[in-house]
Amino acid sequence: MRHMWSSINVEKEPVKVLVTGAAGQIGYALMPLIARGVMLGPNQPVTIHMLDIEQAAEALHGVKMELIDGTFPLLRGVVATTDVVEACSDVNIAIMLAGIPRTEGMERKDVMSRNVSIYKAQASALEQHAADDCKVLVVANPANTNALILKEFAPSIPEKNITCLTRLDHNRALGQIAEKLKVQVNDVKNIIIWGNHSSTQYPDVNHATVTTSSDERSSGERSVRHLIADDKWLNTEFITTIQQRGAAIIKARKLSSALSAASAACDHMRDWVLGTPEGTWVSMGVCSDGSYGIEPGLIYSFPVTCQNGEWSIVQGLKIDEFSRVKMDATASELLEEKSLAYSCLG
Ligand SMILES: NC(=O)C1=CN([C@@H]2O[C@H](COP(=O)(O)OP(=O)(O)OC[C@H]3O[C@@H](n4cnc5c(N)ncnc54)[C@H](O)[C@@H]3O)[C@@H](O)[C@H]2O)C=CC1
Ligand SMILES: O=C([O-])CC(=O)C(=O)O
Repeated sequence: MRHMWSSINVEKEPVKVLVTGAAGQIGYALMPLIARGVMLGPNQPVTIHMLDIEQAAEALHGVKMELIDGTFPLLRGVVATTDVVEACSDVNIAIMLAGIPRTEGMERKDVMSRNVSIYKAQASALEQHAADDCKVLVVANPANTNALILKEFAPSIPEKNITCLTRLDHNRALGQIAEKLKVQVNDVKNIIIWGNHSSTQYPDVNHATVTTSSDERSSGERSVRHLIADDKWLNTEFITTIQQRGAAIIKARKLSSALSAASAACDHMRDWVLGTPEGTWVSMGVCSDGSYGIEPGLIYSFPVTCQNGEWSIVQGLKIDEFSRVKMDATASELLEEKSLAYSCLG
């Protein structure tokens, strides 16, 4: 199998991108971003494979018509199908949105029984029909556990190629810090989301910095905790705001977040494929190798850097007692979700 990422042709071969659940609301926000090169870069042609279920086939066809009408120069083809084999064939990237979203008053794991079986079924289709180096991003909730099930039922897909989305939580945390400090969001970096994409996740600012404008005496990066100078806010309200942001959006919109989720999915894939900027890390749900004492094999959100199409967990960060307790609590929830998932699968 050819390796798409090392291509140096001026006219690159199109990358095949699968989007499952493509007729849904995240799909509708995501597709134009992919077609415009926001996900894979402004010089990378793409072919989009859209998968949905029979009941959504007509809506899916409507999205295909809109993509054609969008006259996107990088878009070299659109497949709209309800056939999982056709959808998965030779894809280099798989963005998994398929599933039902939660509604007001539910936790994300409450959609487990409906969604986890999709990930078991689609694991084998991906394993058998996707390109060998296919990179998979699971977005549908419960995202970490769906990714875990996909990994366990597709044992020939390398573990390092299966990830889940916690970049939305990461971006939310950057946004809250930027608002609090009244700085550009671009100037804030190295926040960490540890653990589950759920209300037990731990948004950690202990290593986060803000790039301050230089003056005669100071320039460079300053600690977020130091600049905010309000540990009480950082250790309580900030954390719960990020943990509950998805629920707050459902309450306000009566629908779960879509434009920010689509944007975060692009950020996740772009950084994975094209690399993270020097000195910057991002949060990704990846298979634990035991780093920071997290049970190996769990899909857990860690700080990562990416280079040459591979992510690596940032090592050696100092973890204080407050963080340790929160990191372990979200790991425990993931272990519970894993056994719940297996009981749902029978
Ligand atoms: N990880 C994250 O940060 C976020 C995750 N989500 C989750 O993403 C998922 C998608 O959200 P929305 O687009 O708002 O939902 P939606 O309901 O608008 O779209 C989901 C689509 O999946 C399709 N679908 C269902 N079963 C399928 C199957 N077996 N094969 C193919 N397609 C199938 C449905 O027909 C529908 O078109 C939800 O589970 C939601 O909770 C949402 C926001 C953020
Ligand atoms: O909260 C939800 O159910 C949707 C989601 O995952 C998010 O917005 O983070």
